[in-house]
Amino acid sequence: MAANPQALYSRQAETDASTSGKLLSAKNVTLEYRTPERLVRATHDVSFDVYGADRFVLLGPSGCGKSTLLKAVAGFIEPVAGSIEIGGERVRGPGADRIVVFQEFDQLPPWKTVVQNVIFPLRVARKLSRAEARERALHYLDKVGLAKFADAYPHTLSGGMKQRVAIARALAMQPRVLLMDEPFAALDALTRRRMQEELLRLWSDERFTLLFVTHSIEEALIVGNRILLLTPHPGRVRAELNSHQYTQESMGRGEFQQSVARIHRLLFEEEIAQ
Ligand SMILES: Nc1ncnc2c1ncn2[C@@H]1O[C@H](COP(=O)(O)OP(=O)(O)OP(=O)(O)O)[C@@H](O)[C@H]1O
Repeated sequence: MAANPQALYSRQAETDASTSGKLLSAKNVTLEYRTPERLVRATHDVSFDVYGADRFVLLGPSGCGKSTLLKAVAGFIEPVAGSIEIGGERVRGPGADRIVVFQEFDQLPPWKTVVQNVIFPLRVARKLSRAEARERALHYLDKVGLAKFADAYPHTLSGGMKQRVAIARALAMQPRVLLMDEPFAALDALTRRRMQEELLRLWSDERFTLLFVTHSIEEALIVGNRILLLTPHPGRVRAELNSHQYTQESMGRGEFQQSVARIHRLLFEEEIAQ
């Protein structure tokens, strides 16, 4: 049975001055894949609410359906039961109001320069004129520290730099929700930490709403202000908790380590004991 979130931490997010009204709502969402051989249930009866400017993390072991949930929010997969709503409107397919940053470094077309990569979706969405799109692209490239690399091609960039371009490209679209699927998982440990810091700095500047998938407990505690814990396959809600109090500096501290241990127990040990 899912632990009572209230019992873990007070539900600070609703009263946190940095968050606003409910933006995204998943209601009793069940997601399945139908392959020629079998039916795979990825998540079962999952519900959660994301508020404006939340950094909401989906955390759970490999195969618990985190990426599938993110894909459903992005509109690539339709729930077999339940519904997902953005601003009270049911999600019925992909839209420019939800942009995904993936883990893979090859998400940037290699034949376009960095700035062209950021401009391209803005032009496709017919959001801005050519000049406005360029101006906005350069603004967000500056935000991620890549202004000097605007005319470089992706193959000349490091993995971390490519992820920064992907983040700039997503933010330039000014989506209602930024979706990130293990965006730093393929980076080395030091770069990963730096990227987590940079993401939090960007969030302080821009206050976007983030839905972030990870299977790293530490990353969830640092990046998120709220965390939804999912059980192993198929993913059900195990607990929901607040983590707004943690930053990179918290990592070595006792309270942080206790939270890591508690989440680990919730994810694995208590599940086995049932
Ligand atoms: N295209 C697919 N066809 C069939 N089954 C799939 C497909 N994609 C995912 N699955 C299955 O759905 C379940 C959930 O997968 P999903 O990738 O969402 O998990 P996850 O929690 O994101 O895992 P990871 O952290 O390893 O990426 C798994 O059992 C997986 O094997």
